[in-house]
Amino acid sequence: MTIEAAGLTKRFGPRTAVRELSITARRGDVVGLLGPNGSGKTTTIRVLTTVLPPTSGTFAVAGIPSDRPAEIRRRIGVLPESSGYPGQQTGQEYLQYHARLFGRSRTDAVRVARDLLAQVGLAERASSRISTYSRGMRQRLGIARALVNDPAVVFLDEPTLGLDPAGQRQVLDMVRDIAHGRHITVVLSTHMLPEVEDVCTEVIILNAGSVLVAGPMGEVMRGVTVQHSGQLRVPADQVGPARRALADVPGLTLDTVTGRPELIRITVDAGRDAGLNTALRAVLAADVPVLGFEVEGSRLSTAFLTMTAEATS
Ligand SMILES: Nc1ncnc2c1ncn2[C@@H]1O[C@H](COP(=O)(O)OP(=O)(O)OP(=O)(O)O)[C@@H](O)[C@H]1O
Repeated sequence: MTIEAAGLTKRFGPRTAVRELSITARRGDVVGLLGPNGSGKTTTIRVLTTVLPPTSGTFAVAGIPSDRPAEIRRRIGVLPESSGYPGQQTGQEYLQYHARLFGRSRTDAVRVARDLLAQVGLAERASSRISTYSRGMRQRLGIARALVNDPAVVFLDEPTLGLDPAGQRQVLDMVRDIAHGRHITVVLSTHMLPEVEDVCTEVIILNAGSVLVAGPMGEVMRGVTVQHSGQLRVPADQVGPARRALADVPGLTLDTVTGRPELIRITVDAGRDAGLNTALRAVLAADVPVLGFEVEGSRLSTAFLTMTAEATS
């Protein structure tokens, strides 16, 4: 076990930011800490990285109990939510400096910095000033910095925030490589769900400080009622026939999309076996030409929205 936490609670005065959180993780796991703004993700990371003491509960990271925080810090890497970078330094200098802070020799620090820059895809920009790096490159540099001490557990607070889709993909692919290649645990917080669905092996969904659901990604997905929806585009004069065909399929709810008369929004009612494929087949069987069909959201984001909405209603 690289993380073991039981009943972690953190209060700020009258406000409970995290309530009775329990986590276990092993090497190679990518733990997704998911939740909307203010749900307690950053607070959880701050507690587990020994920056904030918990109000109650116990935890151990890298096998070290929480009453030895200095030792825990030596065995973890952290990418904080918003970290600043010295723009005038190069990527190589920056990582060398941090490797030296962790006690590496000068030669060792040069090698570690060079290897890490290659791992995060920045080898070609090693000698460029950080001020010339894009946001995505800075995030990757920050992840490299979190690895300089060869940690057992890495905590990444919102690593994909503010990145374009390509940048998000690069960071998430890297996260997977790091967890598997280095055989370490990665804890990743985010409120942007679809892209972590295939990266995380474990998931903890937080809402207003409480754990809504936690466990292996597959189990969490199986345990939630998933509602599918999609948008069908047909020629404007075929909307009527398409709707009539869909009306014959049980368990579907049909809606219009404001300002787009050629679109039909189809929602498969929760708990129904008939999926969007059945809906699409019914339209095709009625000889209605399908110009487009877009599935909305991902399974996890739909499940997440359903659960957080239920919890707050
Ligand atoms: N130092 C603090 N003092 C008082 N309240 C705090 C403090 N830090 C966090 N909180 C409160 O605790 C709750 C959880 O905050 P936290 O930053 O952990 O959420 P989050 O899920 O990381 O949100 P975001 O996605 O916006 O970063 C919020 O209500 C926040 O206002």
